[in-house]
Amino acid sequence: MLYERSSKLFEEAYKYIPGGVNSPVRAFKSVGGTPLFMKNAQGAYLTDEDDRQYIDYINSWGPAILGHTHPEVLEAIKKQAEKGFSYGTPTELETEIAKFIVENVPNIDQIRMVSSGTEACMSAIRLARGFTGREKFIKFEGCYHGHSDSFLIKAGSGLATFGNPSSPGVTKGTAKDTLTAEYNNIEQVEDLFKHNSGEIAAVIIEPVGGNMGCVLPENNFLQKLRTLCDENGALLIFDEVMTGFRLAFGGAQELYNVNADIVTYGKIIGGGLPVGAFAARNEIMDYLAPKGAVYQAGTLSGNPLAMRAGFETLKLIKKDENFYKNLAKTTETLDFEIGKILNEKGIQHKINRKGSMMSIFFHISSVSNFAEAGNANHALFNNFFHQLLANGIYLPPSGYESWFISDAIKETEIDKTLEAVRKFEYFN
Ligand SMILES: Cc1ncc(COP(=O)(O)O)c(CN[C@@H](CN)CCC(=O)O)c1O
Repeated sequence: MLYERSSKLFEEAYKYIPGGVNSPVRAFKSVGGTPLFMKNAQGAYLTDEDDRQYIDYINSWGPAILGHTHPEVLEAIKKQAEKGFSYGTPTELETEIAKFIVENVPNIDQIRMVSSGTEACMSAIRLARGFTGREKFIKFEGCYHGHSDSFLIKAGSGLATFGNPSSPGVTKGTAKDTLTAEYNNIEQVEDLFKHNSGEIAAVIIEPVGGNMGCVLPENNFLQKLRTLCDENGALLIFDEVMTGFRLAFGGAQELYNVNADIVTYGKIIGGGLPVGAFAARNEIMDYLAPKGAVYQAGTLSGNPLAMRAGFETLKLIKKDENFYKNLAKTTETLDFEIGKILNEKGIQHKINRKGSMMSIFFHISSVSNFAEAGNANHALFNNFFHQLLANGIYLPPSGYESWFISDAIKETEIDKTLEAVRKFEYFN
């Protein structure tokens, strides 16, 4: 039976871990079926507990941009581990990686390390509130900034009303300070600023959406947000947890030539170990404890092992002047070739792509926001997911997730992926 050992392990896990997983998306609820338990990850490949190999298009949701277990990163982590795991004191290594990032990313002077993207984004909101003295902020439907209360809000009915909690346990008091707008809808953002004049601390956005599937900013949307924030005294926060060091070394700020006021990071800057970060110019970061009054802290923030994994990953990327060109080329090839096969099969679809991020939406001609992503045929995506999985191709288990292409995906892996797509049997 396919996935036999994973099925047994899932049953066991279910007894001790809520839903059998430590993060919901891994449970395959969106695509159905039993989540696969992996036991090894090397380069472009995952190996499951039934010793089946998969070409990995998740790459731990972004961190493994070099491919899994890069030998030089592995060696560096081993050496670092011999010096201890965590000191709870400042270390020179933290300054080295902070300096390296500050020198390579536009428009930031200081960076604070944390242990997850959620921590980075929630701290960025607190910092923006502390800096502006305002309480409300705008987020966009379909953008995910981690699971802190103020982000788990869905749009209220009508723009002027407040958001509603999208999860039990989030209070109405929290929800009233989170305003939501539709991605790519600048008029709604203008309205929110008009209805909440002088009260909005920040606008936070995924500069390229990755949590509603891959959705791109259109018609200079990011530049227009920059202008609106300047006109209204609000800070623009780019959540680059996914896009940071993925779309370009300077992230979406560099790629779209739009400067945010605060930028958040995660995933790649930890190289697979737990790291998040947020960064800004001195004027803003000086508000942060212990220099300023905005409190934020973390036991394992700047942890030497995680810093070493992230630093080595970033240096390896930086050293390869063709890194992003090659990644984008691989992704473009997958886009065009998969698109050709789906067209030959007569399957209407839209592939959104930027750099090494892409998503396939079925039975729809364009996807520019969360509602349109929801109108795609997700049952067909789920069918596509499972048929590819059975043929050794591991896609993100949801039509609302971006694929993450790694540098370990080469011609062989592209050919195997296209072979699996050719075998896809589509029933109308
Ligand atoms: C743009 C963006 N901002 C913040 C976060 C939260 O980061 P974490 O707290 O999961 O490290 C994320 C986390 N991304 C999801 C994948 N869509 C992580 C996977 C999961 O939740 O298990 C993100 O994509």
